Amino acid sequence: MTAGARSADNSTGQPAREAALQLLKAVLDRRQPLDESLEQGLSGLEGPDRGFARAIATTVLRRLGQIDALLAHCLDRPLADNAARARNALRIGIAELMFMNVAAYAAVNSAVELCGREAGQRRLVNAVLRRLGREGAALLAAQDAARLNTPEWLWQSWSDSYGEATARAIAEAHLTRAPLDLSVKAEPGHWAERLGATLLANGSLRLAEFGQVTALPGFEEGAWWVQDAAAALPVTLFGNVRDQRILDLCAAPGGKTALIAARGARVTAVERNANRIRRLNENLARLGLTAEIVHGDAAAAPETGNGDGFDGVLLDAPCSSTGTLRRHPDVAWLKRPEDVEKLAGAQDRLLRAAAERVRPGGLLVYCVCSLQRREGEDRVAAFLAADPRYRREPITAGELPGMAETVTADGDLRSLPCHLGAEGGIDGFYAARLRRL
Ligand SMILES: C[S@@+](CC[C@H](N)C(=O)[O-])C[C@H]1O[C@@H](n2cnc3c(N)ncnc32)[C@H](O)[C@@H]1O
Repeated sequence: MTAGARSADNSTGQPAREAALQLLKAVLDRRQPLDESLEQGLSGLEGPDRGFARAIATTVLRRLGQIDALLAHCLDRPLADNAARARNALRIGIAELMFMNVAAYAAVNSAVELCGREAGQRRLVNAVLRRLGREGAALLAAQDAARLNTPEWLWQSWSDSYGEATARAIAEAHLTRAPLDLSVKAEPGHWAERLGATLLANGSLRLAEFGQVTALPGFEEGAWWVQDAAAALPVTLFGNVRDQRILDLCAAPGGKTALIAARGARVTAVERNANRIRRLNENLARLGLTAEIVHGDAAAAPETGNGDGFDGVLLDAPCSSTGTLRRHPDVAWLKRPEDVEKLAGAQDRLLRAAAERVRPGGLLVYCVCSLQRREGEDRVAAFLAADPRYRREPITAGELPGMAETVTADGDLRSLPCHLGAEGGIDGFYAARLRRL
């Protein structure tokens, strides 16, 4: 049974619904990322209720545009500003009723309880949800889900960058929960079999259905780590890194550090955020992998011992993360166009600094988990125009077996959530490989 189905046949799970309401408040009212709100938001809940609370919050955020359109359809006038609790209770009720297979009586009654004691608001929540119980299916069928669940500025920027049909395919991919992808230290075939996973062409393992990740075989012994298949690709662009010195900038929580270390390189990993360094250390310790870890600004990264530069530098720059909406639907509602502009400035600064740490003849790989060209193609074009020491080293389709659709005409990597559709999609990533002359 999935976490979302737990309370489908009864009206228990009210603590989980209260927790989901608080999570929505944190994301939509206080603009906190969902991941950062989960630890506090789910504390005090038992295992299945934790899953149910998370499933409700994620479903509301994934379908927010559709849910708010259904709500608007049922209201004569917009809800008052002081009806924030009722609004979120309604969103949760609609999510359960329309998208989570929760029995209608349970979805309606629990939302009425959730909205508070004010009689008028209880009547309103009851009336809206009962009406949607009758008319919701037809209203839903007439909705443009991909468009409604995508903020307008994102829709426009993806249409401008990739064309409208691809923008729609991207938005459609966001409607479905992403599978679980794992990177393995070694023996991918063996672990695919042990886990009942699909082995993707790039060596990542994929599980469509999964429970608690830490309970899966191989977690305790550090055989694998969670990493979207697309996130594993930038490291591949260095080719064989055995015994090379690789500088990994903006490294935590360490998915790429682990991959570089597992492939036999000597890694120096730089990260600015102390809490995230802790996670990086924990992850490497579990995996039995080593790296030199430096706490500090990537723009002031250390040099190699004799100052001759690293064989390779990876810059996984901080970005808007709009390539990860399948896994983090809150990002769609948290990020704004001005964030992208601000991030572009930081990306330029970090790229210039990273370029100083590459030895002549070495490689610089720049990547972001963003669908925005402003953070990807445009940053690399500006860098190459300004630094004559570097040339793009085009990626060939043969280097990324089974993923040729992610290679652009310029020889960059540009994965989209609609790529590898038959296998369950991949995150949106951009990466460019640059050679220092
Ligand atoms: C996209 S995440 C990195 C993901 C990581 N490379 C992985 O594969 O697991 C970006 C990271 O950059 C860090 N960061 C942001 N600005 C930084 C800076 N100026 N110097 C060092 N780290 C920075 C953030 O704290 C965050 O952990």
